[in-house]
Amino acid sequence: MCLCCRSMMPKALDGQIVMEKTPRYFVTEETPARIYAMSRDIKLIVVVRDPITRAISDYTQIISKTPDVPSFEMLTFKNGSAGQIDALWSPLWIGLYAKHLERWLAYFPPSQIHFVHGERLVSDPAGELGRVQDFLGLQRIVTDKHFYFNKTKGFPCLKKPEGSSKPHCLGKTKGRPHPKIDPAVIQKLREFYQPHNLRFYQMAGQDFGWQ
Ligand SMILES: Nc1ncnc2c1ncn2[C@@H]1O[C@H](COP(=O)(O)OS(=O)(=O)O)[C@@H](OP(=O)(O)O)[C@H]1O
Repeated sequence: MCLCCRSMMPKALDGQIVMEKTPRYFVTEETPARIYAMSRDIKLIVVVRDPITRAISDYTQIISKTPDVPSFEMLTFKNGSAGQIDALWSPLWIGLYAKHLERWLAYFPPSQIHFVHGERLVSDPAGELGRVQDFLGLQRIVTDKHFYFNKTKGFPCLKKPEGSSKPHCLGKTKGRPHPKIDPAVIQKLREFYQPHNLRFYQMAGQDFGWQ
């Protein structure tokens, strides 16, 4: 979706809200200015999860397309060994949420940005969606009764999506098993992200609990 082209958005009736979603928006340098030029009172929703799980999730996606890439452990470090963390490796760089949020806060007040807690979205989808509906000024229509926990998938699914009588889970590429990562590397990443996470909690006014 081209942000410069508001005309590409679907038309809305009174009382309807148009939404658009692209994961790269949050981390793309020029996006805040472009969105601001399109609408300065837009409401922004960002789903965030522990940056380490997020990076492993990203890596899972990479290996599903290019199985020959080096290991997560190799790519985490600049020279491929346990030295300096390669913060410019995209899966790690995207998780520097405070850095990205800083650019958004130069354009939008915190009241216009809502963070969805990625881990809670899985453990309590109705609670998280309740907060999203409040943020959007909507009645709380989506509640607990819309979800069930699908044991096979290991994730919540919709009991009855709109216009269908059958339950619906997200597709096969959402909620894939992650490769096992060396705990020592995870620990290095914990230390690496800790100050960034704390800064992010301060900026977002919310402790996400990724210790
Ligand atoms: N209900 C439900 N079902 C399946 N998956 C769920 C759900 N809620 C959250 N998640 C988590 O969403 C992760 C995939 O989202 P993406 O990051 O790929 O989304 S996006 O398309 O890039 O916006 C996906 O990451 P992976 O586990 O790495 O596949 C899930 O952990």
